[in-house]
Amino acid sequence: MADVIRLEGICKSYNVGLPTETEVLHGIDLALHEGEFVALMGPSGSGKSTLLNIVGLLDRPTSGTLFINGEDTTELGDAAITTLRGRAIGFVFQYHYLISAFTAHENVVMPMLLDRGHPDAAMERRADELLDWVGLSRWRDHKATNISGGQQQRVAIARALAMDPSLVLADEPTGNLDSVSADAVFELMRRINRDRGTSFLIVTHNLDLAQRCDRIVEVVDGRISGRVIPTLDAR
Ligand SMILES: Nc1ncnc2c1ncn2[C@@H]1O[C@H](COP(=O)(O)OP(=O)(O)OP(=O)(O)O)[C@@H](O)[C@H]1O
Repeated sequence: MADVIRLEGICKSYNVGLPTETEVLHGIDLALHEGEFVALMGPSGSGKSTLLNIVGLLDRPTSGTLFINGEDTTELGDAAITTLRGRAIGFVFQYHYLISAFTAHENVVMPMLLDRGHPDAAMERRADELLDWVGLSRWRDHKATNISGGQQQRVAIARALAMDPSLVLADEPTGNLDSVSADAVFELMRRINRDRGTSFLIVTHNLDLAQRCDRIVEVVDGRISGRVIPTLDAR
């Protein structure tokens, strides 16, 4: 099975004003296969968000190689990185980052509009399909501020799917939600994964949810721990 992402020896250092740089990721090797649904766990400060930002092409590694859908990203310039990020990767964060003055529908249209530069009927239809998919057709024309936290996160998921990415990266997507909404958002991501084959890499502190993923990867002190944490839902 092809890899949607492959990391080889990824290191990341930050310059925090000390005489030497501080390394927070120390040679990460990791592959995610097409269609996998993987949880990324680990203590606070272990490097999970840093790793997710690198995989999502929001930040560059200090050294090492990142392949996205088999393409080596090391030598890509900023414009190519931006295009690849927009087309191959969807993002869901703990906070939904919807544009509050826009409706649910307009928020889902936005990534397609940014990619193509002008509106068209196809993107309007696709946004409607995606809102239907996440069960929010009724809320299509509601402003993003006028729907519940769980619904906002479902709009954010629909928006993440707008460009039909092969991979969705989610950084504590259920962290702000009550347990019922968290469960619904998690199950929605699971259904998208099963029905559309979209791969997911999900940072979570919630072991119950992580155990419903295909696999749990643990980061400790900037390294993959290698510890096998059993899942309930392994296929
Ligand atoms: N921009 C930055 N500049 C300097 N240090 C940073 C920067 N971003 C992260 N770090 C440091 O890198 C380390 C890893 O941070 P990171 O946010 O990746 O951890 P995390 O595992 O996601 O933590 P949490 O679970 O609390 O979100 C921490 O020591 C953090 O202080």
